[in-house]
Amino acid sequence: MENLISLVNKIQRACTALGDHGDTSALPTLWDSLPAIAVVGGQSSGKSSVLESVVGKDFLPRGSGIVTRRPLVLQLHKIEEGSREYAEFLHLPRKRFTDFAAVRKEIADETDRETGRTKQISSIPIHLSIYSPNVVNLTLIDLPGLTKVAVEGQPDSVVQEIENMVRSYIEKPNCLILAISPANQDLATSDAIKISRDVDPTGERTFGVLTKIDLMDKGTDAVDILEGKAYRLKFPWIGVVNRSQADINKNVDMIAARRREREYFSGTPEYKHLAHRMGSEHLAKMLSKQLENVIKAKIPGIQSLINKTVLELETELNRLGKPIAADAGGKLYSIMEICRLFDQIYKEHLDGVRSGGDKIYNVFDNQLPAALKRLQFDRQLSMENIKKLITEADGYQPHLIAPEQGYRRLIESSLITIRGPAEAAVDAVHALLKDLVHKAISETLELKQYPGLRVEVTNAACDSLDRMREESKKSTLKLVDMECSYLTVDFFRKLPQDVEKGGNPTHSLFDRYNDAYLRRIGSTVLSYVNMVCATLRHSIPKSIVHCQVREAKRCLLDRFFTELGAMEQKRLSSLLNEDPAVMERRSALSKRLELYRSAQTEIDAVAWSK
Ligand SMILES: Nc1nc2c(ncn2[C@@H]2O[C@H](COP(=O)(O)OP(=O)(O)OP(=O)(O)O)[C@@H](O)[C@H]2O)c(=O)[nH]1
Repeated sequence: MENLISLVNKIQRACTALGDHGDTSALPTLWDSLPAIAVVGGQSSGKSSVLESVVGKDFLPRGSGIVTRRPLVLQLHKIEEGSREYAEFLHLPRKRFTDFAAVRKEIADETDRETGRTKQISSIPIHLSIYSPNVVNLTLIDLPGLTKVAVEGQPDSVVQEIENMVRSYIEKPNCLILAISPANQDLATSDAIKISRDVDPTGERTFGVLTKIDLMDKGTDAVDILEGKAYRLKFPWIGVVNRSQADINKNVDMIAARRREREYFSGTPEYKHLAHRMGSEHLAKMLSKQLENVIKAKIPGIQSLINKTVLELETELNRLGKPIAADAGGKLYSIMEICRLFDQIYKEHLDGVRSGGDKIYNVFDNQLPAALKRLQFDRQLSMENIKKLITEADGYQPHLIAPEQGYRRLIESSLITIRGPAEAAVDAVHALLKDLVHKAISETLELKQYPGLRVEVTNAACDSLDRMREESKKSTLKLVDMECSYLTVDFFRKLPQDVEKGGNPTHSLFDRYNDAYLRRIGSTVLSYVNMVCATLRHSIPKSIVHCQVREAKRCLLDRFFTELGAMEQKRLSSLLNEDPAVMERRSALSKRLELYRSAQTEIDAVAWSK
């Protein structure tokens, strides 16, 4: 089970390396869910002394005022008896410290590096690992001492800032609280007990440590507290006797101090019966055991949190899209690939896989026939107009048998009006094709990532559609013009019979412009024009589909691809310019995902070997 603590240690180190120390970075945090032990207490309550006793080493900075200004995550690793003890900082990965005075100096220097020498505080932890045969596997977080007044050079707000920082650590349900109170002060005023009660009212995760028992006034003792008769906590209080200031000045070593502590409890009549559960060695063992228990209990929760977060991170990363290749070839490939995706979506709209293509059929089936119907041929073929056109066409020589030229003019002048609906159909389909471009652009998720490319692809597709519209207009109007150029002979060959039925074409010249004659001409022209309309109703859509819809499907971005091939690397890069915020978020998310994935593997391995 020892590997449980090292597992959490490992993940904690990875968290800090990747900037996850549970602050508000808008990214999911693993740090907060990892069980740890935080040391809290008022200034000079003996926190540093307790930590050093637990470690069995002298390594923490000393001085007046607020010495601990950044959290110190202290990971203790037990190594084989006889091995040389050493320390390592996470921020100095390849440096082994065997001189603990140098460790003390590095803690002070690293604190200053982050906070400046202004005595400010920072919540970014320093990670220190100590490898020693004299420790138990344990992770402790040393926090700045709670204080009531700021020292010189510090703003008054520092008092509150320290409290907030301490609180932010100990309020997490996975944090065990090591509450340090000096025995020579009234426990009712203990800062450690006060703040622990706030965040852990039932005392489920609070461990009370009583320091300075040796400094209590003569005639007083801490037996009631240590026996759990006064200030009772869920876990029994542990008394410790650390080195006094005089011991520190005399450089009394920690191992000797531990021995003296043992002797103190076993040799003092009041505490003799409690000696087996007093002292810093007992404290270290008890904490290690408690930490293991908590980790064991929390592992399933951590596992499910990790699995859930991995999924969330993956989803968001997918949404943000892939990062861009650095070289020109890679960039070109990425652009082509994105364009291909867009093109595919666009085709799906036209082919009915996605919605919108059906509106084109609506133009052919409803809009065009309705527009053709609305053409006012009867106005074109009013008696007056017929008479006028026929007379004009006859010129100085009135027609002898049938008004051939007159017919032609009447038919032409009617057919020419079909150009309007034909052109309108071309424009209507063009507008729909353009709408579908915008739709497909917004549905191509990959384009969201690159606003520059999005604009270029939209413009290129719309330019192509504009060109296709011009071609389509030419061809479609040509169809109408063709109908004007050559009239269907068969239709007119039938006419004499019709005429025979209705009257004699060899009217006297005098009768040629009478109403019945003109009406008959009008109705012949109308039925011819209607016949042509029916033909064009079918051929106009064919021309439009051929010139616009089919072409849009076939080569919407062809010209853009040719231009891409000739583009310089700089311009290609600018097309792939991403929103910097997106780039930053992607890189932060990938790092966090990496952390979660490795934590997932590590935890799974330990959980399986349980
Ligand atoms: N005699 C005796 N002195 C102690 C004991 N514990 C701490 N001291 C002394 O009390 C003083 C303060 O102890 P520290 O361990 O520095 O206390 P701290 O809470 O870390 O203080 P800050 O970091 O300044 O908040 C030092 O001079 C210690 O030698 C103890 O159990 N007995």
